[in-house]
Amino acid sequence: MYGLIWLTDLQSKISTIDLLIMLTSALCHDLDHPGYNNAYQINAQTELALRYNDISPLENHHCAVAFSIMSKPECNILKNVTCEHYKHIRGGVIRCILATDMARHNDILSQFKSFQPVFDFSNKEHKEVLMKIMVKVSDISNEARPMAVAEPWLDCLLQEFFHQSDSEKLKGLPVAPFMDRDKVSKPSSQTNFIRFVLLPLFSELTKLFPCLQHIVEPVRRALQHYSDLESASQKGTSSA
Ligand SMILES: Nc1nc2c(ncn2[C@@H]2O[C@H](COP(=O)(O)O)[C@@H](O)[C@H]2O)c(=O)[nH]1
Ligand SMILES: [Zn+2]
Repeated sequence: MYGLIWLTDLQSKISTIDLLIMLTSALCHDLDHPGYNNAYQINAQTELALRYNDISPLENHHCAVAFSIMSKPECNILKNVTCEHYKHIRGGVIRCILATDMARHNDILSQFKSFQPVFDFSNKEHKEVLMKIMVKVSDISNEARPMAVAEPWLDCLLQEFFHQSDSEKLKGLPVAPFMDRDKVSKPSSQTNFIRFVLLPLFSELTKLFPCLQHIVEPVRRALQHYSDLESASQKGTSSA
């Protein structure tokens, strides 16, 4: 997020307090993540799903944990702000963290798209959606990093997916195909994610900020790399 703010020169376009909201949201957006997604929380009727009535249980939890940490005197980075600013920051952080629920991805991206090509930084609605988009980009752009940095994190993510789906199978809960070790591989997972989620998101963001084009390059290279691996494994299977 810090890098995105500098690359896009956002500090000249939106207020310092909105930058604080975005940085705090990016930092706190996955606090105390249990490693099982919202579908699992809801299907397994976990304590979090019960507490948040099945509405983005994880993101509500991450946000509640963030404000609970900030309520401790030794962690309260907001202790010197006015009541009015506190309300603004709290509202913004809640909006940005709740926006990281991937179930809302298409809605948020469509809203952002609808503001182009006349995006207006002084329009509150436009600015708030951009802030959500920036936090979302920070959340899911592991593949924008060099392969040597991105791949170990991807391995952790797949481990998390498979751990969840194994546990769902044991408990007789619904299993999402994209998490099922019998249905996905690392290359297929990444080609789908990059093609259908990451590139469409970057494509909209770079319309507003053409200066970000270069950070899409590693994403395209990763897509090529995983597509090649996927084709090679398909050829291997068909010739066997
Ligand atoms: N297959 C991939 N899925 C990814 C990748 N990066 C992110 N994601 C998906 O997004 C969510 C983000 O939510 P979070 O609460 O876990 O941060 C994550 O769970 C994945 O479903 C990726 O590189 N490949
Ligand atoms: Zn999350």
